[in-house]
Amino acid sequence: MAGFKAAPDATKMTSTPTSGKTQKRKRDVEATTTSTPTPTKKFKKREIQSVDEGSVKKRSKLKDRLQGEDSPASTRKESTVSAKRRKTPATNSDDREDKAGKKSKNGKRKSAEKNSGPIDETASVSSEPSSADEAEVPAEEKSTKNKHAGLLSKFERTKTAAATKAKKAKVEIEKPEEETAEPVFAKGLEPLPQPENPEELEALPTYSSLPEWLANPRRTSTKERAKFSDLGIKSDLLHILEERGYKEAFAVQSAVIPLLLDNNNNYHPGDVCVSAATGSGKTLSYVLPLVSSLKALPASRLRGLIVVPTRELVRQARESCELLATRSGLRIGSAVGNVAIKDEQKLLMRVDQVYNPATVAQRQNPGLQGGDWIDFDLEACVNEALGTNEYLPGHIQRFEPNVDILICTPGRLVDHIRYTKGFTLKYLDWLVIDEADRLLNESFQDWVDVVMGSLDSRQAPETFGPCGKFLSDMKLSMAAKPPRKVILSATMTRDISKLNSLRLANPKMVVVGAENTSEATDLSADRADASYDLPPTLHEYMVPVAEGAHKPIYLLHLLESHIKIAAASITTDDADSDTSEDSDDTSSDEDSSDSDSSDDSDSDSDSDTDSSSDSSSDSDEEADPPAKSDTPRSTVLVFTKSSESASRLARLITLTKPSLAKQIGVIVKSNKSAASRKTLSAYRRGGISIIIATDRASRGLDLESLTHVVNYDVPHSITTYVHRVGRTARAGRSGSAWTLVAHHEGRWFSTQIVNNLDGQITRSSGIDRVNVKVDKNSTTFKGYGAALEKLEKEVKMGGATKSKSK
Ligand SMILES: Nc1ncnc2c1ncn2[C@@H]1O[C@H](COP(=O)(O)OP(=O)(O)OP(=O)(O)O)[C@@H](O)[C@H]1O
Repeated sequence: MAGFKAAPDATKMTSTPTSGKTQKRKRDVEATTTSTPTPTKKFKKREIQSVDEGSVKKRSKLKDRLQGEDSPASTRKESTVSAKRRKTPATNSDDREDKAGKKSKNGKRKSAEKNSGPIDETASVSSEPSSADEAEVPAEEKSTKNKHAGLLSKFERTKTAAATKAKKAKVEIEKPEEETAEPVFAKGLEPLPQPENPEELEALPTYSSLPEWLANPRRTSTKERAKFSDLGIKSDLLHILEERGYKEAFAVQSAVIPLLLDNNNNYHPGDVCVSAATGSGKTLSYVLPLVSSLKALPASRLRGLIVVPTRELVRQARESCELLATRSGLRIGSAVGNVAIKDEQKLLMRVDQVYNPATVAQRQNPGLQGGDWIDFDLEACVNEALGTNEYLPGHIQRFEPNVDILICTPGRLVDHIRYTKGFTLKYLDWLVIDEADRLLNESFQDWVDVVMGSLDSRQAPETFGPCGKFLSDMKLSMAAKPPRKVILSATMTRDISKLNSLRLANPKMVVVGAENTSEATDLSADRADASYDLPPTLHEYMVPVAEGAHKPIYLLHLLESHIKIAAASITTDDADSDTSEDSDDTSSDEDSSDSDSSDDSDSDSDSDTDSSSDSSSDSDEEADPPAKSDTPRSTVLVFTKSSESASRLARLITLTKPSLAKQIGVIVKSNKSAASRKTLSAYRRGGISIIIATDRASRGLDLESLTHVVNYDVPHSITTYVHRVGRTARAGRSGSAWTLVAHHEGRWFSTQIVNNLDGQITRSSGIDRVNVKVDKNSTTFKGYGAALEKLEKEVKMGGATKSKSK
């Protein structure tokens, strides 16, 4: 049979008379020859299959032998094997696997044996048929060899298993997470279709949270005019007004003066708040009634107090008061921060001798008790001991303000209330707060609280003299009439909390505005800031600046081409030398201002004539006064954002256009008021026509016949813009306001000022756009470049000099 011949080994194997173990190993060897050396399930299956085939053949052989063909020994052996084999197909798959496992183990052992020696698989197969040789190897040696090979193969297996495991783990780690994370789909959670948002209607409040007097002010048109004589003004004052050239009362004066002149002694006629445009004549509207209502007394008493934010305004208000009080005998005083308080006390206060034997007797009592220390005056004590006091017997010293009207800044007012002996507001009839929004917005040493506290002290029984004390002892209280308060601004606040801090009594609000803007200026809208009127004679222009660095050139172009500033007719060479002199002058002015300031304090009343030291230097500036012509001279006030920018710009213009050098003055925030005073007086005399200033000059400053305002730097708020441009177009005169707008300033300027989105500005016409082209080949441009270099050197030199002097 060919089939049997093809597999002779198997038959040989089964017929070899060896032990069971040897037989098993031989079977394994056979298996390894027919399959891959690695024991796998497939291999096991195949092995089982081949074994089964063998057993079927053997079973048929056994059948044949049972029929008497084979020997009994071989039959017995075959039966043993077949018994084992017979079991195999009957077992379940697990058993089959177990068996296969065992077989594969043996197979592995065999393969390990092969690996341990240089015997390849084919060699082992070829050696198989010589089962006789194998039988010759001692059984013990063989089992030891197998044991070692098994151990080695086990070790090898463990090693490969560990390596595979590590490799698997690595692959698992490297696997991206998204492979495991299944995507989540929102099913049934789609957003529900929504209805379109309803159109938002701006609901107008049906009521106002403002009090009635603020919600419904008294309105007056700017066109309203009245005769001063019809307003109940005394003849002597009418005469002064006429002399001054004031023919008729402006709108604000026509509305406010009658209200304030109603000053009945029996009741409080009510406080007045005034909102009117810049340059509309608000100063006169309160100074006239104030001066008119006060009568000169043998001994002055402080009855009128005017509070303004800056020294320049103190001087201005004082001038107005002095003008109207010329023949009244009223004493006017001022208090500003640049003078030593001691000097000011000497000017403002007087010492009266009052007969008061009780106090004298008390003072002669040597022991000081409790509260006596509070009133203890060391100077008086020393004078008394030295006998230098020139008191009448039984008299004491009493300090009293020696002015009827005091104009002051809030900070210095607080100083006097706190530190000046005898300074009192107990006789106050008028309290005027000009530029009120600014004064209420800033603390100024809590001036409102201090002033209100001082006014409260008026209710003390001592205020009413011996009668007051007597009535107080009888538990009968007396109340002093509160002073009449007048609150004014061109940008009046409607912030009720701020206005309440002034404790207004029965107040009225007077608003002066254009006729057709009553809706725009609707004060019933609950806004802290109302609409602000610009003067109707004001023309506004906007000049876009392509490159911020070239702003000075734009300004020069404006000055020359549009504003038409008359330059002094000096040659360039002269101008150069003049420029340096001028700068020296400026510094010397600044230096000398400290000494000037003491002069100021001595001569507060003659603030215009006090600058005798200035006049010598001014006389140089007046060497080239502008030639008189029929057309009014052009004058300009340029606003910058800081003192430093103002000084630098002034120098830059001087260097670039030396012909303008003598036309320029500077007003900056500084303790040295002499410099700005000098600038203002030079302007008034016609010596200069360009003033470069910070916002210090934006409020209240009344520069006579100023024709132009230039916002070199865009203002930081709407109110600042209103006050700045309001320095021109005053008292019905025409004026122009120019704003240089660089790229980064454009957005705010166009929304808030040009388009007036908040509706806070009320103007009679729009803002015109003026395009200026900078010619880079022009002499001005080249001169500007050279001026910048020169300025840089000057700054470096200045720094070096400063560090040297340190
Ligand atoms: N009745 C009048 N006739 C002519 N000129 C007047 C009259 N009243 C005031 N003036 C002049 O108008 C100018 C502006 O007045 P004033 O300074 O009082 O304005 P203002 O309303 O206080 O301005 P601001 O809000 O800027 O302080 C002054 O030069 C003043 O002399």
